[in-house]
Amino acid sequence: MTDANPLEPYDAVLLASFGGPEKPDEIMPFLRRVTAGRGIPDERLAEVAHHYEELGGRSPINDQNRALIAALRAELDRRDITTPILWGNRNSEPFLTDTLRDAHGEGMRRIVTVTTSAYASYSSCRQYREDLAAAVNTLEDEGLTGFEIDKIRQFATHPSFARANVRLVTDALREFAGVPDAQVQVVFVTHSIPLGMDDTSGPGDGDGNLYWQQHDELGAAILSEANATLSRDLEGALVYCSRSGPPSQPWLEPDINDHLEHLAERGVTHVVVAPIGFVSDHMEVIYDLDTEAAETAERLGLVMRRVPTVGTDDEFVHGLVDLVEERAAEARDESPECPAWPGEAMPSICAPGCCPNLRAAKPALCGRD
Ligand SMILES: CC1=C(CCC(=O)O)c2cc3nc(cc4[nH]c(cc5[nH]c(cc1n2)c(C)c5CCC(=O)O)c(CCC(=O)O)c4C)C(CCC(=O)O)=C3C
Ligand SMILES: [Fe+2]
Repeated sequence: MTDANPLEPYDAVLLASFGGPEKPDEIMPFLRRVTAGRGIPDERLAEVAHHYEELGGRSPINDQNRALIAALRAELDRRDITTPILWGNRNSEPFLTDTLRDAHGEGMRRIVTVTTSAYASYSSCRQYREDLAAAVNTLEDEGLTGFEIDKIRQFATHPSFARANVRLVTDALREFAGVPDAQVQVVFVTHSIPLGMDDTSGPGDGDGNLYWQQHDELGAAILSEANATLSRDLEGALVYCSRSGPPSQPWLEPDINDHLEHLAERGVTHVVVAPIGFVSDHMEVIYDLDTEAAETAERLGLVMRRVPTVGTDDEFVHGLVDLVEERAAEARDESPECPAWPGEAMPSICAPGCCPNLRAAKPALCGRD
């Protein structure tokens, strides 16, 4: 007899993502959903709406997720795994609730979730868990009960994500082979978050700042591997993009544009910008980096190369499927190896109070609270 379901006990894999508008008239409803109750000033909303308008009202993120699903499907097929892949977003169609309603109709109950978000923090982890809980609650109210939803561990410290980023950054640096070390800088970029959110990121019993720490460790690991491969002695720094929120609220700094100014003053002429905080070239990347930061670099006379995000890179996709298999083994009470580099493996079941919601306590799945 062949093993009918190597992902036992799961009936389906769910790709859960942020979502984005696909037409101009979806922009404002999307932005209102994202910022509901988050205290984002109207001027900032108008500005972000304008970024989407400039790019035709269509965010690339949904198409990127369609491509990721196709790549995950191909890798599952290669491993003779026939388990279906579902897709649901937090902030745009297809919404998580609708996807799970359909799944229930198909008889699916046990689901393993892959989010398109790698790191610890409320925005990148617990908020997904809360939205899954809200979807399941809505469906319970409709009489659709019996879901058991799990999630793979956050993959910022999974070797495949790290290795894929090492390779992409190393390849970009080859283009600056003839430029003296002191004139080249690697700029690792991620989404800024409020300092309070970073301070409380990670397991409740830890020191916090795990969002910052995971990025900092990955950037350092990438730099040392790239330097070793290329026999160079290049420097780099972790900086931020996409700051939002009221000016009175402190967020992680420096902003990439300020950092580029500082580098130009120091005599740097070539920068490699590596958006390690993101998994696809969505709006934060194509607007905040390829449009805004690229303009800043040009004004300063800096030559800038933007490194691709992992996207549908084979090594990254294989790693996600490894993580799904790892989670299934855990669910079967086996003790799979949980490889981690750099740093430690995150638990696939979050600790109570991990990456707390600082505004309101809400139910969240995939954790012990
Ligand atoms: C950590 C993090 C990630 C990475 C993890 C993950 O991927 O989840 C991320 C991803 C994304 N963020 C996105 C879009 C937006 N984020 C906003 C606002 C905010 N993001 C925050 C954090 C993060 N965001 C925070 C703390 C806020 C302030 C409001 C709040 O406290 O929640 C706003 C409101 C307007 C603004 O102020 O910018 C928009 C439109 C898109 C879609 C892009 C596309 O359409 O291609 C993606 C992938
Ligand atoms: Fe965001």
